[in-house]
Amino acid sequence: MAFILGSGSPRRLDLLTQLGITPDAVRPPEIDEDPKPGELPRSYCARIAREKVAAVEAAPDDIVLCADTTVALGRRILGKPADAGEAADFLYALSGRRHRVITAVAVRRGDQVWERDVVSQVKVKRLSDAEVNAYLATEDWRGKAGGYAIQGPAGALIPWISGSFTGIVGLPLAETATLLAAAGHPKFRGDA
Ligand SMILES: Cc1cn([C@H]2C[C@H](O)[C@@H](COP(=O)(O)OP(=O)(O)OP(=O)(O)O)O2)c(=O)[nH]c1=O
Repeated sequence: MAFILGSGSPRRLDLLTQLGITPDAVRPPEIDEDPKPGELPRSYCARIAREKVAAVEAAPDDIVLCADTTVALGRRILGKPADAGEAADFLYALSGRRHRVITAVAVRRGDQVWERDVVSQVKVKRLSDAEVNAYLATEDWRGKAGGYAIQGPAGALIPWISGSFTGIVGLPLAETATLLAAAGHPKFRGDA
């Protein structure tokens, strides 16, 4: 059995390390991440995690783990900003309100797939222009869903969350451990 992380996200690799797991291979999947017309954030996120895990090449006994993190403002999906202008739009949209961060995790072994999604709530303080500009200047928004990362300087802009901190960062650890146990990962079988 090899354990394969199907993700190019350094956050997910770090979070797995927190569980004491080092993947035998890292294989980021290539899939189309565009939402379908009218698709709601939670079903979108679960679909993308499933598509990612189906796209990773693995031997029948290997365990593959993929995840997707989606920032949802009501029915609106905020993806990764293309540039600083879009990141600014996202930050102003999130300013002074609560939004949801969904992370869906999918684990596959052979033909079997186990999946979970975790929905957290995040409140962003009311942001001044100076705060938005200072945050954009950190460049930490790049490659992050919704245009921020709670584990970086944006932590100063987030007074309240409810749910799973590790889920917001990109991999909810309690649920991930449960899925890996279900798939028979030796670390979580309970007899290790
Ligand atoms: C909201 C939020 C997102 N993120 C990151 C986690 C994910 O890397 C990214 C969401 O994009 P994803 O599409 O979930 O993941 P990815 O493209 O980075 O990696 P891969 O598909 O190969 O697994 O946003 C944070 O790091 N902190 C946060 O607070």
